[in-house]
Amino acid sequence: MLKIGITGGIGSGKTTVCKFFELQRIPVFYADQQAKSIMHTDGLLVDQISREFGADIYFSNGELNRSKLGALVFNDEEKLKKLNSIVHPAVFRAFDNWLNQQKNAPYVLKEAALLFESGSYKDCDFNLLITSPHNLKISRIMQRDSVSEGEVLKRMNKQLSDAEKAPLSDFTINNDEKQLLIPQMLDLHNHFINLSLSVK
Ligand SMILES: CC(C)(COP(=O)(O)OP(=O)(O)OC[C@H]1O[C@@H](n2cnc3c(N)ncnc32)[C@H](O)[C@@H]1O)[C@@H](O)C(=O)NCCC(=O)NCCS
Ligand SMILES: Nc1ncnc2c1ncn2[C@@H]1O[C@H](COP(=O)(O)OP(=O)(O)OP(=O)(O)O)[C@@H](O)[C@H]1O
Repeated sequence: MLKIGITGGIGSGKTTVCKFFELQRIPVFYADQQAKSIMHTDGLLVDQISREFGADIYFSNGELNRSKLGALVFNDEEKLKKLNSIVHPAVFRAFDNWLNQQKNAPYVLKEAALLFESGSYKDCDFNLLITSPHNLKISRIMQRDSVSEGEVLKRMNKQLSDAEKAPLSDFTINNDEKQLLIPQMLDLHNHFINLSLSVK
C-alpha cells in the first residue's frame, strides 16, 4: 500500500486539504487527532503523562487539561521533548494498526503536523507539503481556536520552517487562498493513483 505523508505548519490547511482527498475515498490517518484521542483513552499513555506532568493534568472526568499541558510544554523545551517522546511512539503504533485495516484503497494519507520533526516521513513513500503565507496561518488559527497571536507563534516556533521542510518534500500544495486548491489536489490525486498502479 502506497503511503503518502502530508504535512505543513500550524494553520497551513493540512486538514482542509485532506477532506478533499477523503471525498475521493482516500483513507486519511489524522495523527494529531489520534494523539488527542489516545492521550485520554490509552491507559499506558495516561499513566506516563500523569507521572511526568502530575495527576492533576487530567480532570476528574478523565479528560486531559489541554490548556494546562499546552502552557507547560510550549514554554519549556525539555517538557515538550518529554511529551513528544511519550506520545509519538504511541501514535506510530496506532498508525500501523490503522494501516492494517486499509485493504482496498489505492493509497493512504498520513496527516501529521510533525511529520518531519518526528521522523515519521521516513516511513512514507512520498511526502506532500502544504504551504501558506506566514500571516495567513496565524490569522486562521487565531480565528479557529480563539487564541492570541503569541499562542500561535509559540507552537509555530516549535515546528520546522517551510524552508526546512521543502527539501524533504516530494510535492507541494500552495494554500494561499489565491491559487485554487481543488485542481492542485486533483492533479496530485491522479498522480498518486498512477504511482500506486506502477508499484502494484
Ligand atoms: C500540548 C497539547 C495538549 C496542547 O493542546 P492544544 O489543544 O493547545 O493544541 P492542539 O493539539 O490542538 O494542536 C494545535 C496545533 O499545534 C501544533 N502542535 C501540537 N503539538 C505540537 C508539538 N508537540 N510540537 C509542535 N507543534 C505542535 C500542531 O500544528 C497542532 O495542529 C497538544 O498540542 C499535544 O498533546 N501535543 C503533543 C502531541 C503531539 O505532538 N501532537 C502532534 C503530532 S502527533
Ligand atoms: N483555502 C482556504 N480557504 C479558507 N479557509 C481555509 C483555507 N484553508 C484552511 N482554511 C481554514 O483555516 C483554518 C486552519 O486550517 P486547518 O485546520 O486545515 O489547518 P491545519 O494545517 O490542519 O492546522 P493545525 O496544524 O493546527 O492542525 C481552518 O479553520 C480552515 O477552515
